[in-house]
Amino acid sequence: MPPRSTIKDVIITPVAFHDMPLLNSVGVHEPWALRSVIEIVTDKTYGLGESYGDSIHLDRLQKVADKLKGRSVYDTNAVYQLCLDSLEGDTSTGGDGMAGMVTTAFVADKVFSPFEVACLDIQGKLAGVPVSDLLGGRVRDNVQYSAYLFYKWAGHPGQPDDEYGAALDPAGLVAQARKMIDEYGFQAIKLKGGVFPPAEEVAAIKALHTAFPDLPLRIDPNAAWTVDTSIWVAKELEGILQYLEDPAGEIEGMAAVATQAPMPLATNMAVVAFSHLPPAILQKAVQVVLSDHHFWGGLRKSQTLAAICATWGMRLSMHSNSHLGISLAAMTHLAAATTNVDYACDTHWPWKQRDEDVVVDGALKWDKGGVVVPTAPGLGVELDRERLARLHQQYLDCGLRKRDDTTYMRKFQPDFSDKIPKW
Ligand SMILES: O=C([O-])[C@@H](O)[C@@H](O)[C@H](O)[C@@H](O)C(=O)[O-]
Ligand SMILES: [Mg+2]
Repeated sequence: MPPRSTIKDVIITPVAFHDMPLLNSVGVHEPWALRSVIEIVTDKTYGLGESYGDSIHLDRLQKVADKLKGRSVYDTNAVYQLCLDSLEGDTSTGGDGMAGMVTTAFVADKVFSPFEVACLDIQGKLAGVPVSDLLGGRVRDNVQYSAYLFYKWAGHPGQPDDEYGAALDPAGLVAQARKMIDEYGFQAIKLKGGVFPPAEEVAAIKALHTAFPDLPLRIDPNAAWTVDTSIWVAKELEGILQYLEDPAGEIEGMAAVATQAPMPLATNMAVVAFSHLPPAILQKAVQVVLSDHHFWGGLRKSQTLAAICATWGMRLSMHSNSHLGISLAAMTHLAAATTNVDYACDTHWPWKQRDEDVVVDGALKWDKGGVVVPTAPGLGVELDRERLARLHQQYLDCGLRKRDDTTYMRKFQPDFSDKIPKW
């Protein structure tokens, strides 16, 4: 094994960055979002990965990191096996930074993902090629993302209004969309729903359709609706929605909605691991899988997912929750090298402050609603160590150790229920 590809060290740094009070079916985002930055170090260079920052997940990452020294960055199969062995019997739930909305993804896949991304970053650097080349070569130069709208408060209670202000009705959401589209040029719109009664959210989508008649629209209530409500919404929004995301819960709920919905159903909740694919396919439950390399086991396994989707006539889009630039780079390389990414991918990117990233500015360029695929070796992003130190200090100071939208919401609305379905 060439020594330059041997792992000498693995550094996991938890970070916190400011987040806005974004509403969803289980509560509201806290003032801080947590992530972890994973650095794999070899003699010659280093590689980056990014993942969730909840303490359960950090412990799992560390467990594997301790055993990675001496392995080759080319032997990601061995790294995966290490994840399986180290986490055998780990049945604890959570740690995915998704406020309990995705609990059934496979633990080893979530832990392996940032290590695989960091290994690919190094492989690309050593070979002098971008990660998209390692994944088969880019089939597009610009990866499109959607404007990801949220109902939100004007600011966190007790703090000044943030740059986006309030969005609690159709007019507020149209203004939010306009601001985001003006800034990034997005050519598709997604609304996080499950916050207000369905008729209000239907009215919001119709208002967005009137304001942006040429842009494809989606709504995602994170399974806050019953099957009957989902079917009612689907019929109300016929001809308007590009796809309807996770209206009802579980494969069975989605399958029941799919029999009557006039548009494709998409999911990042009912199908979040390979074992969910056979029953979902058998029941014709979903037509679009929202892949996410953070819980589908990295970039290569996400491409396997893409191949399965293509085989079984399902389409592919991409899920996101709060993230930084390392993840945006990884998502962009993956989507660039995956032929059947059929829709603009999701990203939470606009919801973070511009000066709060751990990567050096300038490597990721937004253009016409997409990110220009980096062509520098590896992921094409470098660590900004001063910012990494600042965001780590924020992690130490903020006191949060897991994402908990519901408990934060109950500080302001003590009777808030996170029970789904709600309507
Ligand atoms: O950040 C949020 O509130 C989202 O609801 C996120 O947690 C979801 O994972 C995600 O965006 C989704 O599409 O379900
Ligand atoms: Mg979703």
